[in-house]
Amino acid sequence: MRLEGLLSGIKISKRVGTDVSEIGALHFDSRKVESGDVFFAVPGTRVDGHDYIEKALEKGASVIVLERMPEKFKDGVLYLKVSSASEALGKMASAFYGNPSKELKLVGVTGTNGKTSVVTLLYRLFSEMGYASGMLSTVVNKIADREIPATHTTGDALQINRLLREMADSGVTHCFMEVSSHAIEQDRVAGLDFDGAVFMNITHDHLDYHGTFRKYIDAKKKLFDGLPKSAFGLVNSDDKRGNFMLQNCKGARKTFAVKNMADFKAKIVTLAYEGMELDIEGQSVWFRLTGKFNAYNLLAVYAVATLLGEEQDEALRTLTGLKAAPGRFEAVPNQTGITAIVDYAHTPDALENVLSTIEGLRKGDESVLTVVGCGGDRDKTKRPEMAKIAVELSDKVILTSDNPRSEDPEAILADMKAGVPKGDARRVLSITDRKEAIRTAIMMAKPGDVILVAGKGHETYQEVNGVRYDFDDRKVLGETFGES
Ligand SMILES: CC(=O)N[C@H]1[C@@H](OP(=O)(O)OP(=O)(O)OC[C@H]2O[C@@H](n3ccc(=O)[nH]c3=O)[C@H](O)[C@@H]2O)O[C@H](CO)[C@@H](O)[C@@H]1O[C@H](C)C(=O)N[C@@H](C)C(=O)N[C@H](CCC(=O)O)C(=O)O
Ligand SMILES: Nc1ncnc2c1ncn2[C@@H]1O[C@H](COP(=O)(O)OP(=O)(O)OP(=O)(O)O)[C@@H](O)[C@H]1O
Ligand SMILES: N[C@H](CCC[C@H](N)C(=O)O)C(=O)O
Ligand SMILES: [Mg+2]
Repeated sequence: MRLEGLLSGIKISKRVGTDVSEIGALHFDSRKVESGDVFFAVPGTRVDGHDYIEKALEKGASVIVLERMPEKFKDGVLYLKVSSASEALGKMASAFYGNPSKELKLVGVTGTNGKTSVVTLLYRLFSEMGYASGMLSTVVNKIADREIPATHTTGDALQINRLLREMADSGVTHCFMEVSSHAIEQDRVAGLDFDGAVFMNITHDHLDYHGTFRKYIDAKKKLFDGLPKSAFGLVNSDDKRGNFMLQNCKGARKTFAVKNMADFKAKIVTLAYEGMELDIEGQSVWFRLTGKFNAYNLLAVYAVATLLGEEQDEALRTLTGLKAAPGRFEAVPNQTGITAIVDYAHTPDALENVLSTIEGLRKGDESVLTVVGCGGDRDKTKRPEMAKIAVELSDKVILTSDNPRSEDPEAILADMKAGVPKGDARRVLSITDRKEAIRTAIMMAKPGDVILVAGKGHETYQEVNGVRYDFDDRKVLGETFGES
């Protein structure tokens, strides 16, 4: 591959060393470099890629893209100084793979909650409508019917572009991708040519990474600031920050809402566990998803289909047949008369939404039992908030482990317990072992009651000290029901 072809649009402030015309691959991890490759020195959260330039050179890198020039230069190597190595990586990764995002319709979805739900619905909708579609999501990546395991909500720039290239080459015409705030901040999406971007909401999460809520909001806004004129920016105008996201958007500015004025409007007519009836632009339609949060998700999907030029009636008709993404308000069938729901709520807002939905579906004196934990090595400040919400909106709560990662599970539980109001402590149990916690909830429940197991949704593992053990809330519930 010719190096010069990858440099258009990259502002190089200093160029030192030997000119290189041909390069091998691009890498931001020195351990993967081979002879003739380009190494990007990216400052990270744990270490600084500049400290690995020597290692990359030992492995044969012939071009180094960096933010600070070294004191010594190696012969035969080209050093390119840029203001942001991660941004250069994003753009050069796109160019390296022949700008695949220009060859298909690409829509990015951001927001604290609802990204997986929306991209999964979009992928399924467009597939059902006859398009070869692709999806990049937390749960799985899809190239038409082929599944590729997902490691992140949004992969790194090289991974994204490699997958988009495979999509374009295999005839995929539409791709729907989740865009996490980490990905925007780290420029993983810097070189992509979006046809549209969607903002769902922004609530408390990831303050460990962004530092302040303001910085978290600004990170999300960058996605809309970078849209080209030909794209659309679609935002939830019921969210306080919805319109702010569009402030500097050069594309078509579009809104959706349940409460406020918007270009796309929906109203909830009836709610049930099995689904809900929505009034969308004067048409009453029954969907297989439930809860107000899903009204936003369905409306966003309908709006995207419309903005991409699809026939509205056909889109609505097809949407009515679709199911939710795995682990999102997923009922676990059983013979006991207990309603068991697994949901990926891992933020205070998501937990509140799911529990309010259950509250709204309550018929009489049935109890709501919530089993919930919080992940280790993630935002600690959401822990007491999540416990408080669980206690406020449930009759009984069992606090348990999620993915402790490198943290002591007891310490995570202690952080959660700090949010339980004193007078409510007797309604709260603490059982560190998640399996035991789920079993206890089933033992405590009587027919008619509702058990919500929150936090892990589709996950099929529990991560403890770097090891992922098999664990699936849905399986544990199903097996325990089978024993009783
Ligand atoms: C906090 C975070 O986002 N970290 C991501 C980041 O790594 P980092 O900044 O910690 O990297 P680092 O370890 O400090 O290293 C800095 C640089 O030195 C390089 N290096 C390092 C060691 C070495 O020997 N040689 C070398 O070249 C690294 O490759 C890197 O380029 O860049 C890496 C490469 O893209 C990511 O894999 C990594 O994701 C970690 C594993 C992670 O857990 N990320 C989570 C928090 C995340 O991204 N989550 C969001 C979803 C959030 C949501 O729910 O919305 C996601 O999109 O998945
Ligand atoms: N539009 C929404 N608004 C608020 N909460 C939602 C919405 N959609 C889903 N939720 C809740 O948030 C949880 C996570 O939803 P989803 O997986 O779609 O979000 P996500 O943004 O992809 O999350 P992640 O950041 O982990 O990728 C769901 O299980 C549900 O409890
Ligand atoms: N994408 C989310 C996943 C959280 C899922 C939850 N089960 C946990 O482990 O905290 C994050 O990186 O914060
Ligand atoms: Mg997701």
